[in-house]
Amino acid sequence: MAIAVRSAAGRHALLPPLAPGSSPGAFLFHGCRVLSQRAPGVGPCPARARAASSSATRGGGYLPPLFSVAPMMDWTDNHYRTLARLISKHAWLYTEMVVAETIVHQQDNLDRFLAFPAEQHPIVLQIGGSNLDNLAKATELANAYSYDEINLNCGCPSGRVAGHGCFGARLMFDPEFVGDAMSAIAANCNVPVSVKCRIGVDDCDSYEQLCEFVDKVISKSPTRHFIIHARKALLRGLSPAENRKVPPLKYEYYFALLRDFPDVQFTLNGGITTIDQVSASIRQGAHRVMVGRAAYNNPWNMLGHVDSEVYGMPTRHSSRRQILERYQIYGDSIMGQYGPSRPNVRQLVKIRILLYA
Ligand SMILES: Cc1cc2nc3c(=O)[nH]c(=O)nc-3n(C[C@H](O)[C@H](O)[C@H](O)COP(=O)(O)O)c2cc1C
Repeated sequence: MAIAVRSAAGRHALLPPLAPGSSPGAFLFHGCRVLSQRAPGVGPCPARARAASSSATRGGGYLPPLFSVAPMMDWTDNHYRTLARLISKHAWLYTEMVVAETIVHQQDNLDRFLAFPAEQHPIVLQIGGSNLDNLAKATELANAYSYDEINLNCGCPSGRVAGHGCFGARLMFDPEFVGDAMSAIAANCNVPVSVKCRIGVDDCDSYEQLCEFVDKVISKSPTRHFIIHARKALLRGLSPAENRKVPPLKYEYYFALLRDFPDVQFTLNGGITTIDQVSASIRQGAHRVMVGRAAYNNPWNMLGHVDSEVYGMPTRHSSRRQILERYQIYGDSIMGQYGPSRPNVRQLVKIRILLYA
């Protein structure tokens, strides 16, 4: 029997039945016991209890996407997003991170970094940076491109970003700054703003510290949406790729946040590899889900089911061949647009191969 779930858009999404023996209170996901709204084991956050009354009116009514494709450097570029949109009409697409300084210093060349075909809506721009003036200016410049949300990267552990660059995951050490940054970003755009972060960084990894981070950001800015990559980041000794598989996933932090910040929207990210796992996580209480690698490596099997399974919309009607034919029209139209080999055939074809992975 299928279960009807009311989505944020007010529609009913049909989800597969619960696995035998599972209950709505808890389920096994990648071997981790995922805790639902009551989140036993993660006690209520004291900082949150203090702030609860003051934040009760901050709702704002914005409902972020039920399903989104994660920002991924060198992967979720215009080409991939075009292909993704041909497969799913409703998934939200996040751009690769664009560094604020790049936007500010490339003011005469912004289309190369920020332009996208209108069909890619709903689309979110992810910005990276740690300089308030540049974040503000970059947002102001990006605002002209009509993204649907602006997101700040507080989760990237790469040495280039969190080390030399001093931003990405490192920003989680300084919630005060992130609050100011989000305030500056929000003041320079007319769309909702969000933060993508880890559940912690290095030894700063308790649930209380995560709550303090969220609490500080919402108290200093209009941010009401956090994407929670449910692993902590280790800034020393692990590569970015290892940082996506070595630290254990702790989904219980996500569910505890849902409990402790009812007026804030949280998206769950990390380790979801199939459409069934997307459905299961929503059925078990996740409000919103973001998928990265699986949406890139296997777009047909992941994105091809999102519209029906998550949004309750009619099943896709296009075949892979038809999607490729439409992608070819896009490829022909864009080839060489930014110079003799920008983009080139190799970059365009790389994405096509994914359809048959
Ligand atoms: C190649 C690659 C590049 C990534 N680049 C970014 C990025 O630019 N910004 C960001 O916030 N996360 C980035 N991530 C992390 C993803 O957004 C996501 O949080 C992570 O892959 C976990 O989700 P998954 O298990 O569904 O893949 C990247 C991940 C990969 C694999």
